Amino acid sequence: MAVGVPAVEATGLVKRFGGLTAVDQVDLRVDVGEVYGILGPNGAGKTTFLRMLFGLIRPDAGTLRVFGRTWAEAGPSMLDGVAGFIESPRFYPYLSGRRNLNLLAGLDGGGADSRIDEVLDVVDLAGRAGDKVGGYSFGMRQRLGVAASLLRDPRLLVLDEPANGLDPAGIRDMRALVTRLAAGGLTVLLSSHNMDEVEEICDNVTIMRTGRVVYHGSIDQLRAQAPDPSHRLVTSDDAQALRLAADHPAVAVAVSGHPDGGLALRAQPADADAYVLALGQAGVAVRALHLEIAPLESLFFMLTETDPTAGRDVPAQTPPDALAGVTS
Ligand SMILES: Nc1ncnc2c1ncn2[C@@H]1O[C@H](COP(=O)(O)OP(=O)(O)OP(=O)(O)O)[C@@H](O)[C@H]1O
Repeated sequence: MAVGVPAVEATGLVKRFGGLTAVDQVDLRVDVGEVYGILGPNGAGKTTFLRMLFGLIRPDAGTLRVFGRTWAEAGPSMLDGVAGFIESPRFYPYLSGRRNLNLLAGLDGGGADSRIDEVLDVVDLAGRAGDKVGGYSFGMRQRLGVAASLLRDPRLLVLDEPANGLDPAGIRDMRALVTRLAAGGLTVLLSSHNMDEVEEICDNVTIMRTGRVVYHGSIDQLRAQAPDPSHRLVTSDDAQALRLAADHPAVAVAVSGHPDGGLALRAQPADADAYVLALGQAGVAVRALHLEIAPLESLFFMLTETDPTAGRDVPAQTPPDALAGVTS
């Protein structure tokens, strides 16, 4: 159990926009030194939470502490040691990356100017620092946004969907950057709607749906609670494959809803192996076996898919009983 003052601590946080409760009784704790993910589909309330954290909007109820201090106690100095951006960072496109950082460093003061080379290096933009930002790729602009944040030498870096809109190479670079920064001791709080991203780089996660927390816990706990992987199986004789599944209680096989037919196979890898070998021994050829939904992704959908008939005020869908750490 972590000790000490948390980087971020929210208790019973609420934000309403008219009749809509965008953040509803959210409790969350980010300890110093961790990479923490707020995960949720569109409209879950992630950005609203981060906007409250940056003091851009005020909560209607609850408490939000950053390094132990609330806005009421500390005013804007609550954000001392905090940097980051909401949605996408903005720069002057007709100026170079370096010149943009110069201007920002001038606003920040405190010797930030002397850190420009260092932060450009950290985000892998040293070689392109003299080029106009208008010619940067989206990923380069996101990385320049991180560089601008690092100029402030933060203790907490807050990133809103940092990989959003990036191509696979940009996503890889952004993930590597966050991992490097975290390894250097920086606390990172990021929002995402992508389970893969959160799984890869975060230690702990809060999953939100329509403003409410539906899961709190470590990625390891989440992995342990995820359902069996789901595969699409195509065989030379699906009817026989279905009959043989009855001898393998650890696998669940059903006719798939896939437009090209085939079977849906849900099982742990070792059980799926045993079943596939049995198919071969029975003369049923396996023509294709694809992982359709990774276990964590499947859990994410279970936790966050909205009942289309439900309004926002309906309590969160009850998650599987086995999910420790789940809140509703
Ligand atoms: N300024 C606002 N006025 C009215 N409603 C708002 C405002 N900001 C957010 N909302 C609503 O609050 C809910 C949560 O929005 P928010 O942007 O926090 O979600 P999100 O999880 O960040 O989703 P996304 O990934 O789509 O940005 C949404 O229903 C959104 O329409």
